[in-house]
Amino acid sequence: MYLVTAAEMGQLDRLASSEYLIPSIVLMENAGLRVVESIRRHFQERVKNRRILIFCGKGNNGGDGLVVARHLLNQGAEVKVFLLARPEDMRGDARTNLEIYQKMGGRLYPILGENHLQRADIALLYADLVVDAIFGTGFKGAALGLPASVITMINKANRHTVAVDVPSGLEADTGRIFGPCIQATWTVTFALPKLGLVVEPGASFTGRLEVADIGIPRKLVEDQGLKTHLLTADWCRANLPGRKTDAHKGVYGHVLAVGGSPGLTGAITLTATAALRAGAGLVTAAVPKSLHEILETKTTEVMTCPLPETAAGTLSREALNPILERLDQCNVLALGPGLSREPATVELVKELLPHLKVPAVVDADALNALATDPGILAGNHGPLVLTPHPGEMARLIGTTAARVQEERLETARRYAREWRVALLLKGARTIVAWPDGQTFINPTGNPGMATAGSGDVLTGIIAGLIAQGLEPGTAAALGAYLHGVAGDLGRAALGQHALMAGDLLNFLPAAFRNLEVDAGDAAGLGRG
Ligand SMILES: NC(=O)C1=CN([C@@H]2O[C@H](COP(=O)(O)OP(=O)(O)OC[C@H]3O[C@@H](n4cnc5c(N)ncnc54)[C@H](O)[C@@H]3O)[C@@H](O)[C@H]2O)[C@@H](O)CC1
Ligand SMILES: [K+]
Repeated sequence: MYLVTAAEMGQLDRLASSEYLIPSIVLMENAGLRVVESIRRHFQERVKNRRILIFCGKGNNGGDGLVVARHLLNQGAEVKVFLLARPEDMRGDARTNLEIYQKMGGRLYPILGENHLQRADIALLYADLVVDAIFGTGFKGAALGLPASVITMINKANRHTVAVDVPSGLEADTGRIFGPCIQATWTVTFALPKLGLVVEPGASFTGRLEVADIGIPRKLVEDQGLKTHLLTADWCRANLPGRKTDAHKGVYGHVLAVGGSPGLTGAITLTATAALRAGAGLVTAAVPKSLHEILETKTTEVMTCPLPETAAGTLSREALNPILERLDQCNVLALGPGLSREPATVELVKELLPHLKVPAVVDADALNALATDPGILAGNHGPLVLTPHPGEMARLIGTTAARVQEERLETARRYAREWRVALLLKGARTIVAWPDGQTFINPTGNPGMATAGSGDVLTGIIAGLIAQGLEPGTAAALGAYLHGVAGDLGRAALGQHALMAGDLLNFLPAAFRNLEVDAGDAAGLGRG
């Protein structure tokens, strides 16, 4: 599903009117009606006599609020509109909708000074629902003064609150919040979700997100060349690698997982096992030779391979040729989990990356090795997925993790384009950017997954998906989604405190199961 900025949405609204001749007041009417329908669902269709307070700003978001007010009034709700503007300052469609509401005898209370707040504050005590139509996509910066007081007062009242299009106080483009912001129970956003609603911190203020069709022509949307997407179950289902009835393990690829060092054998074990769970036909874990025996006892289905090591027991430069030879029988490399930052091992990574003929997932200490000489990617290289967390991303581009977090989308997008890689930036709402500029935001996952080894599992899932023939960028996006679903199922069963990376492996089957079209059923088995 496409995600849009405020400017992109504004453009769609304008073109719907200018090119497709849909009057803007019709779009506003549709928007208001969709919110009314959502409110009716909230009250199990019984809105009569419900006390509903509608806070309207002076822009078009306020206009939507006035459409909501009119219809709810017609349906017998006890409606009060609090207007954060003088009626004569309203313009265009919002002004028209204000006048209609006034002609219908609707109750209207302008809030023009702090002395007008008390009436609203008392009404809030008895409200069944608050409708937030103060600011929409036209909002920038921080709410100050009277709007700030109103937003704070509404949040303090702690009533069920539906935000119209965007919670007021939130920047639709970035999800950033610089002042008070409505804490919505749910948000009804119009046409397409705005970026700021799905990335943090905005997502936490948005509550449950409903996307409402207001009649923007689908062709108009398709013609815009939008490049940012929200990952959905439908997209993931469509991209899940297929499995044939007559398949054998050779069909589903062979992952070589390279990593491990003393004290870090768990990382590579998690990666290798996750690759199998993700459906790879064969997985070989290649580790420093003194760890080989330990790995043999830790794993069952995973094959193992001992490699030359340094005095510190990490992979040495002599491992280069054995790795390349092994890769002749494999179709993807997972590189980095538990690798260590031993200088000779760093050199190994730097020599290996330009020599690869198969796709690779580059993670953890392999990313740190890359950060010592980012120019390695300047020449020709095979398809790569890089999976940094914000700290690793910062090292790759020579900045701080805080700066990366401030501009997550742009950072990921720029790096992917510049170095021609699929870049997966971890963190709440993982971002996957493709070299062609297409960018995906993952809505699954939870803070319980911030635990040792969680990233190693993700690397394995992505490698396992590439092994089955997916494009690296597609595998990264699908992998992020599945990893998050496994985490969400794990949290539901175990709670987010106790969740460990090993648990993710156990919930991956259910995560995949959610996406699978039942093969038996599709073949018509068991049907009369
Ligand atoms: N054709 C359209 O354009 C449609 C627009 N719709 C609604 O219109 C909204 C966008 O309307 P507008 O562009 O009029 O803008 P908004 O209604 O979002 O409000 C912006 C108003 O707040 C002011 N403002 C911005 N930042 C502020 C700040 N930090 N502190 C105080 N005031 C600030 C602006 O000057 C402007 O007056 C959408 O979110 C949606 O709800 C819908 O009715 C659908 C159709
Ligand atoms: K709003």
